[in-house]
Amino acid sequence: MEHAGNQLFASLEELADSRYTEIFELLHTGIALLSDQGVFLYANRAFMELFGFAEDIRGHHVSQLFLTSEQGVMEAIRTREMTVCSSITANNSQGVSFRYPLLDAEGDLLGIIIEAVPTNIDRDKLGNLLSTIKNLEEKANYLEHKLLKKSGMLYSFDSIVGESAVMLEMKRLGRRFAKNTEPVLLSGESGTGKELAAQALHMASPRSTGPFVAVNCAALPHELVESELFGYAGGAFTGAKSSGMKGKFELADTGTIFLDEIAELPLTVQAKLLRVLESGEIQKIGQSGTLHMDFRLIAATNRNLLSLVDEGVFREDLYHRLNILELTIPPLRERTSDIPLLVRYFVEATMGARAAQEISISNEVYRLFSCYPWRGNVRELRNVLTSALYSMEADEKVVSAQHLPGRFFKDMADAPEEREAGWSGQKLSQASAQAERKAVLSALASAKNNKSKAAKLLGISRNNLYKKLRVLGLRPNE
Ligand SMILES: Nc1ncnc2c1ncn2[C@@H]1O[C@H](COP(=O)(O)OP(=O)(O)OP(=O)(O)O)[C@@H](O)[C@H]1O
Repeated sequence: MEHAGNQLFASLEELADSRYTEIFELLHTGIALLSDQGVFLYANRAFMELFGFAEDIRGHHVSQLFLTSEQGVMEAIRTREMTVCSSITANNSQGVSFRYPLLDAEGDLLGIIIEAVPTNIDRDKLGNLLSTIKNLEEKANYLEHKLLKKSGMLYSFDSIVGESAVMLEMKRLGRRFAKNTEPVLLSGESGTGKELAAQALHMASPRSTGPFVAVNCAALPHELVESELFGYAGGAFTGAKSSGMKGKFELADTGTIFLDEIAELPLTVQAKLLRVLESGEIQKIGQSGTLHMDFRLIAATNRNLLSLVDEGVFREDLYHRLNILELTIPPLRERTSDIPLLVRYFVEATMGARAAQEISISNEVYRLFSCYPWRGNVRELRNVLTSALYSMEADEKVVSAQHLPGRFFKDMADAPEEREAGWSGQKLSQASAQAERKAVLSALASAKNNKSKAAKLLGISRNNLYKKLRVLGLRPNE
């Protein structure tokens, strides 16, 4: 269907003006051709009768003639996907219309074909039916999402969201490292997606059919770390299970073990880990023999391991054993071009694909996001968005600054500025703009983004505040 037109006609206008439309006159289904802007080029007799049009409708925009269908046509133009909705004309006739976008061989939009069939169902019933279908679709999306999570689907490099140059380079290097057998050290601030990268490394490796076992070293009490990692033999100590317990390394046999926050391992366990890495053998607590295990280690840290080595809390020999292939996940503030993609991804994950299509994000929010420090990285972005989406009213469709949580503005105002000893190299005008920006953001934070209250706190008029927001690149859209 999509490419049907491009063999015969260079444009829909040409088709509309040709004698081929006579075929449409024979049909009982309403057919209309619209330009890529939503203007009627042609409508057959059935279409005219179905919607009760007496006058020629060519040259009219869809929104002039239909009350509810404009959205569907415009959606098909925007998304280039088929849409279906009930159509109500200005004179109250109705039908169900399918809108097919017609693309040329290069994927450019030629226009839209509407196929309309009459319906005897009354307007309210049809509306209910369509909204039931929409709800069911949303439920199906949600369940699919849950199912994927339950079935333990792991991320791949393709499913990690991010197209910025630094992320593309990270993925390229990751795919190469995945083929290797040496340990990988993932470094990056908290919330950058190190666990996702560890899963992707596993999935891109020849061990992808084996287990992926993740251990958060910071979450394990010191006295339990050793038995969790290496397991114990039956009756090894008081309170131990008589059957003994397999450790995480044993569970990861033929697969990958991911040790998150490796810097938190106690020194005694670090020594044991080094032996395991060098020999590939594990020794369970209370067992004299060793077991050979076939695992690949991926470790992650958000701390500077080298300075921990200097402080004497991380073994230098283990550091060198781990730091053969290092993969760094850049902080979000260094890849702000990924923010719109991540935002769309999280809006969909929160609302479901269908409902997410109706939600848009104001330019002001994007501007704020691009200069926010994102100390909690992608995790923080997800949390800020979730909070904004849940604070919107049911009929609101645009996420604007007023929906952002108060702590967002507070963090923005508190963001440390780069300070140098002596003169900062700033002109007086730059320094005072920075100070003003900070004051304005603090006031907005205290006033929960209420502009009138913030203006009062700053001792300026509301108009003046708007002017300042504009000058500082923070102009709200409302
Ligand atoms: N590129 C991304 N695409 C999609 N989701 C992401 C991305 N990066 C991070 N996330 C999401 O952000 C959250 C934090 O990711 P993850 O746990 O992998 O970070 P981390 O670097 O391991 O954090 P920590 O150091 O605190 O353990 C998760 O919910 C994850 O799904």
